[in-house]
Amino acid sequence: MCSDIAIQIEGVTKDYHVYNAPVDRLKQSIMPRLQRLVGRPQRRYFTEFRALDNVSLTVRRGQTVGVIGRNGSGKSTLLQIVCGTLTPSSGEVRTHGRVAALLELGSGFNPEFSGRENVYLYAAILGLSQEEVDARYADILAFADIGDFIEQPVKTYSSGMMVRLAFAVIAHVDADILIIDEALAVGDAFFVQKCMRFLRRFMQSGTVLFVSHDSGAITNLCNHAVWLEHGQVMMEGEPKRVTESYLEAQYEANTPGGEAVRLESTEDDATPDATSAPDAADDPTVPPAPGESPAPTADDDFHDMRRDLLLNSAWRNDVQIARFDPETASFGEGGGYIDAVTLTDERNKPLSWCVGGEAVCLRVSAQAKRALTGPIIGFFVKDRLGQTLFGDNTFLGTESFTLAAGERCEATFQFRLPILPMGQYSLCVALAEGSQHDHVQHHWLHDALILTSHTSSVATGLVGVPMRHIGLRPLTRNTAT
Ligand SMILES: Nc1ncnc2c1ncn2[C@@H]1O[C@H](COP(=O)(O)OP(=O)(O)OP(=O)(O)O)[C@@H](O)[C@H]1O
Repeated sequence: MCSDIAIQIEGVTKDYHVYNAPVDRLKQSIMPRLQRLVGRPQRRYFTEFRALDNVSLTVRRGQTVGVIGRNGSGKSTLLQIVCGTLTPSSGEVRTHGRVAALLELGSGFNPEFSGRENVYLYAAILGLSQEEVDARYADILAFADIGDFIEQPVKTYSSGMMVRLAFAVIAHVDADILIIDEALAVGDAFFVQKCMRFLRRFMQSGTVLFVSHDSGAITNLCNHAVWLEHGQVMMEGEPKRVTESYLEAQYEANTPGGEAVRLESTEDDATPDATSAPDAADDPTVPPAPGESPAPTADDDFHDMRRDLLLNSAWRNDVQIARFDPETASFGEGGGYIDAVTLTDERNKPLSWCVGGEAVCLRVSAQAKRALTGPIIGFFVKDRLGQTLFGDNTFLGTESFTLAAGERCEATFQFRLPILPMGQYSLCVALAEGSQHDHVQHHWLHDALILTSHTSSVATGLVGVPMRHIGLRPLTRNTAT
């Protein structure tokens, strides 16, 4: 095989045997042999279902290939065949390099063994020696972060723990090829962000075969995409083109007779039950009641023309803000450190909930451990795939600012929060010294705040922006009646 190729799939077909009743499976294992013995024609007690039909695909080294397709289109079957956990009915798969897989939850683990035993077992199967695993065991444990459960049998794990351990292992076995089946969707926001950081680093040199229903993930992460439909490759190529064609086909399939999509609000949508959130102001798990809009601010003439409608509807972009955890993953030279991060309203009241499209203020305070010349404080907001959506820093306009050892400072960023599609977001903050392009990172906090968008009027795009005005007017009128 050409050394440029990591995975070569040639004419792979997979037929599953489908039995109408469990007893047919038993009959199939006994009867044909008996029939052969007595010289009768052999009967089949199953029907065949073709899950993959002559699939060929070449994955080059260093590529991240995303496989997209509807439920049942054959994606998992294809991945399992590439990993060798399923054999194809015909065709061939060749891989070049060490393959680590994150497929179905718990696959690859022995449920009776402890987490520790499974780590050693899995790594041994991939060819790592006991000494190699010993050397990286502490890192695996830290990555999985499941505490004492590591000594418990894996069958007692929650699905989240299982993914944590599985991901921790594949992240530390020096794999050349990673095969991942949407498992990233499981786990809390901190863990997902940790996985995304690892994946993005791995993708710089490694090969990834990745299955997802999420066209955003495919477009964002992959440099090649494959669309499977009824076990066949419908299209492959540039991710944007492939996912657009896939989505177009989905829309067409889901719009019977080209019926228009309903856009107008129903009465139920527009008046959610306000009584369900009695103590919203104090309860961090309950968003503010509808109509309890953020305090008006000086620039409130610039707001979305649909503001009142949105604020009083189920489309209001309710965003929950997790409290700052100073222990969150971080790195830096340590010349200073960030000790508080809060999102407040413009009257400096810390927010545990806010509304996308409204004015907020991010406050980041830091302390210098040594004299800092030109300290810069910055932030950015990432989506669940680790993609940066927006951010800013204090560099421009504060170049002459200095801090003596022991002094504290606070950076404030007043802005209108974009409207966030539903999902989780991570806000990173950093304290650096130097210029925007040439600086030392003193303290970088990966997930200083986690924002969870529970409801949103925006479903497409990375973020929505408040629309000051949206108009629709006739340019011509047909006067003939
Ligand atoms: N063990 C099996 N026996 C019979 N049919 C199977 C078996 N495993 C999968 N199939 C069928 O093969 C087809 C492809 O399944 P597969 O799990 O590969 O699809 P998929 O694209 O990964 O779906 P999803 O997105 O829902 O995970 C489906 O119709 C499924 O019902």
